[in-house]
Amino acid sequence: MHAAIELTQVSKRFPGAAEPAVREVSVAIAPGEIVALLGPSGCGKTTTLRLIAGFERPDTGAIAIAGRCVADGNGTFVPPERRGVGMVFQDYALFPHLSVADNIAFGLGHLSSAERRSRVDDLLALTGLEGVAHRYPHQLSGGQQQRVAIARALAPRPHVLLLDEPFSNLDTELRTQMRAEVRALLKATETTAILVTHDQQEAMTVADRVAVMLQGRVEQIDTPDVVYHFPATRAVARFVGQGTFVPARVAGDVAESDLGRFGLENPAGPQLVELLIRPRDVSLEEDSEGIAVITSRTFNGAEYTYLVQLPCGVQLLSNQPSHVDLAPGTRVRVRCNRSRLAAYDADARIGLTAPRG
Ligand SMILES: Nc1ncnc2c1ncn2[C@@H]1O[C@H](COP(=O)(O)OP(=O)(O)OP(=O)(O)O)[C@@H](O)[C@H]1O
Repeated sequence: MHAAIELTQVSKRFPGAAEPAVREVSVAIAPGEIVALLGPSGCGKTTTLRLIAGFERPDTGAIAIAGRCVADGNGTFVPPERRGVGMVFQDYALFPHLSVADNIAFGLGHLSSAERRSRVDDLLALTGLEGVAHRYPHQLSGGQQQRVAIARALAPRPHVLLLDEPFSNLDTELRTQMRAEVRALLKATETTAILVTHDQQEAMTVADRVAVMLQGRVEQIDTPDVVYHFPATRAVARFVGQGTFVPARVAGDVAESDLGRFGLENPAGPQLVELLIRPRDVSLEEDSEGIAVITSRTFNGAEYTYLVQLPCGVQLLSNQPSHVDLAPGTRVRVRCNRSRLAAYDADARIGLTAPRG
């Protein structure tokens, strides 16, 4: 089966810019899959989305949608309206003078009026908007406006749906609810979708796979849990989530650190590696013989965030449930979830084998 969307070595540099906005991006997205493009401001997420939509042309590389080449560096270019792509923008871009039903019907001019009415009814039902079909956008809540934008984009049955920061105009509570709702809707309609966001939690809760973009490149594309626990590079590890890098000295095929001894898959590697550990994967236990000392404690409402001084000089970040109440100055034993440790040489992740005592 064809990928629903396939980018092959796509690059784009804007005229006059010193650096390309998008560099050699290759990604294949399966039919029905939701992928988030996650990265800091300016990393090239929106440009990638605009290249897929047909608002920008790639300098080199190729883009295929549903198996058809829509753009390449040799002059092939299918305009946006003929790509079978639906867009949902940050501000929803609803037509203020059209009712909800007419907004949804907007892209259905090619259908008979009976077919159009039936399709609009289906989408009103799917998005739970039946009760507000005759209202105008200014008479809707933020969540309802977003549903109209999605219903309108889905109405012509696009091959793919592109969503650019679609939750950023909603308040925190509604945003959490709409993320779950939009994911359920995309899954129920088996829609292939790409979501652009700079918000890690959003990427991880909505998408099947997360593509982390940094400086125009896709540094890693994988499931949310792999991206979180096993970032492919240090740069991804720094961008995604909180965590601590703990140095480990390599002796033969073993790396020794304040978190314990670990076997190395490739013992011919560097002399010094670093272990990445996430705050939830550390547990602390009061122990007068422990090697670490609590330096600070902050209560965030659900749990404590501790900073713990290790002998190697590193301050380890640790999140603990609120019943683990340790005062600064307490000597502790540190245990980590060894199956969730990632190790890095100068930049890339290296393999660990079984723990060594
Ligand atoms: N039309 C344009 N002309 C020139 N440079 C542009 C244009 N659009 C984007 N850029 C530049 O390309 C780079 C990538 O921008 P892009 O908008 O794709 O990033 P982004 O990751 O979506 O960021 P944000 O989250 O801030 O929207 C930036 O350096 C930006 O300034």
